[in-house]
Amino acid sequence: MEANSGASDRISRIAGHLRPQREDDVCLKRSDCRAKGGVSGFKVAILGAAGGIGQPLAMLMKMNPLVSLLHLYDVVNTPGVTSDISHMDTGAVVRGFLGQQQLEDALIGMDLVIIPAGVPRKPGMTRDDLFNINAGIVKTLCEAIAKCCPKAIVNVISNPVNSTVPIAAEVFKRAGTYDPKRLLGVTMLDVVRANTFVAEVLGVDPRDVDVPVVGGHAGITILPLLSQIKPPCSFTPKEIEYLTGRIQNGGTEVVEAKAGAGSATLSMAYAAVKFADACLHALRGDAGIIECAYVASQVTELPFFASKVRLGRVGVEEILPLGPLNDYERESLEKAKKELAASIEKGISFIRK
Ligand SMILES: NC(=O)C1=CN([C@@H]2O[C@H](COP(=O)(O)OP(=O)(O)OC[C@H]3O[C@@H](n4cnc5c(N)ncnc54)[C@H](O)[C@@H]3O)[C@@H](O)[C@H]2O)C=CC1
Ligand SMILES: O=C([O-])CC(=O)C(=O)O
Repeated sequence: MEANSGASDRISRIAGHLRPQREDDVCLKRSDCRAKGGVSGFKVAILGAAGGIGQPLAMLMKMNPLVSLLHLYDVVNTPGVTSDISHMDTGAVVRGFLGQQQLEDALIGMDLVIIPAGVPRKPGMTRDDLFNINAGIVKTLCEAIAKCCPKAIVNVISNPVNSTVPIAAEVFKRAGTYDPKRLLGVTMLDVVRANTFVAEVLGVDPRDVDVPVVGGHAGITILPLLSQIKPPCSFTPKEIEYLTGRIQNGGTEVVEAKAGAGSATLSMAYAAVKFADACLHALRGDAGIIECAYVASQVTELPFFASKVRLGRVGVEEILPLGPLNDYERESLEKAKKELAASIEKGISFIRK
């Protein structure tokens, strides 16, 4: 009898916590709930979690055994996404945060912050056409990161990545919290596409292919180093032209196929999780984790550049040299650097103006 009334008390207490008083109360009430989950691990926030990338990214991060607490932040729809994802019987506890007034709560204590917030392209647009809207969004989010979790690793997905990463760096510099090791632009989708398209041409499993992609994340700044592919293999000039073009235009291929309904979301969520998982394994202390990312760099004369980096407990531990390039790659690199320099400058002057 006593045991039964105890059980019914517990149930009514949990039901009370879960029942929203008002629509925007749901997330805060849940944080008071007695059940915290039993898994130790990393605390991860996704900013822009209700979007096309954010939702599948949130689902995949909820499945990641290294994550103990998953914070989902957006300016719309987080209660629904949070409720839905929180029913998955995986270890991570999920909490939702809605609107600017809950941004700081979403960020306090986070180890890793992933940013897919912002508008996507429509056919006919370049990534740079997103600058006017997304620059301000990334600025606001990074100001809150500097205040609430200055030691977090930050993965920037919002486009144009070539400019949004320099924007984030400038915001952190202003706040006095900048650590270049902890700020990484996500270019993993370029690597994922390169592996897939190369594997198609070679007739092999894409999981057995590793193509380094360097430079940046827009058009000709995306530079696949096909001469350094693993396992080593050579291509005809025609194959190189086809593969380079397809990798550089992979994003546009999806934008056009979606015909106004946005850009890559599912493959991007996959790529973002692959990259975030590498960051978490490195944070845990696993050795030998090397991925391509767009970071503060001295590999070229540009202040930011994507190349292979070794990840560790503090983020980027080493930036690997570009390695030997062939004539075609050297020429492409010079063209990429010109465009990249302008995009970096545009990001920096957005904050310094
Ligand atoms: N780095 C990469 O390889 C890739 C980057 N992207 C970029 O990712 C971004 C997001 O793309 P999608 O998810 O498809 O767009 P989406 O429009 O479906 O989702 C964006 C989400 O951001 C939210 N948002 C807007 N302002 C916000 C703010 N101030 N704070 C928090 N959240 C905010 C929106 O409410 C929305 O839920 C775009 O800029 C896109 O170009 C997309 C694919 C690949
Ligand atoms: O193309 C876009 O606008 C989205 C993106 O960055 C990609 O798919 O690589």
